[in-house]
Amino acid sequence: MNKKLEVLPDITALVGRSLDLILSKLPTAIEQRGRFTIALAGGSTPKPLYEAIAKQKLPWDKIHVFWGDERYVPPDHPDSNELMARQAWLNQVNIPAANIHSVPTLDGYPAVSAAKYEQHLQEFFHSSPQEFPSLDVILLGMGDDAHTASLFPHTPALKVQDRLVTVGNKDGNPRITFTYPFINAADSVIFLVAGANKKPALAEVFAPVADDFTYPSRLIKPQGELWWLLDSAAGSQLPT
Ligand SMILES: O=C1O[C@H](COP(=O)(O)O)[C@@H](O)[C@H](O)[C@H]1O
Repeated sequence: MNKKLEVLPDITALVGRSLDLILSKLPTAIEQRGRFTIALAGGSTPKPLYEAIAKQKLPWDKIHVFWGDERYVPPDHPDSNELMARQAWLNQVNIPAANIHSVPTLDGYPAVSAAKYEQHLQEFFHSSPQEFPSLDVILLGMGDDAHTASLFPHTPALKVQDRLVTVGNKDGNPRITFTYPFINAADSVIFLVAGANKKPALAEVFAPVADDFTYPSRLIKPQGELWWLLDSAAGSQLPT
């Protein structure tokens, strides 16, 4: 793992840096594999990044978009991570519908939806059931409880190591989430974290010793690059 921490002055600088990083990874992925695969985060922090990506001139037909986690609500629900990304980015550009890989949320059974998304990912990557394919980039946020994707502290999803996708649990509400071993198979994982309320959790996530099941973001140790991009409100106390 190649871990890098950058503390940017503010959210505008954080968005600019994350945009540059993502754009820098596109040409090689497209040259080598004919496509660029990215999984999106939900929450509030990445929205201005998605708006910035929408303003770029990119080979949209070669870009495939997934979600690292999704709330178990219909895609037009105000809480939907997909709705936010569509409004901020995907509806503004000429990306083929087939390149938008939505998380199923209408099956009535979260475990069924998680299994369907897993199967979709395996078919897309031509991977076998025990294999963890690599996305080019996985974007992650972090909550003030140190959760990432929908891997919440002390929940069963944190123990799942033999699947790509599982069911997360946010205060009793199901969510669909990538598992941490699947996230760790990515070529690049980019955390975007902003706001002073994230400081205590970040201190534990960066501590030499702490409990991974209390601070789930500690489980993210990708085989490729790990980028922590923080604004100064979140990261000013961390050594860079
Ligand atoms: O619940 C969620 O929150 C985290 C962090 O969100 P933020 O609003 O603090 O940026 C996010 O990464 C995750 O995808 C989302 O479902």
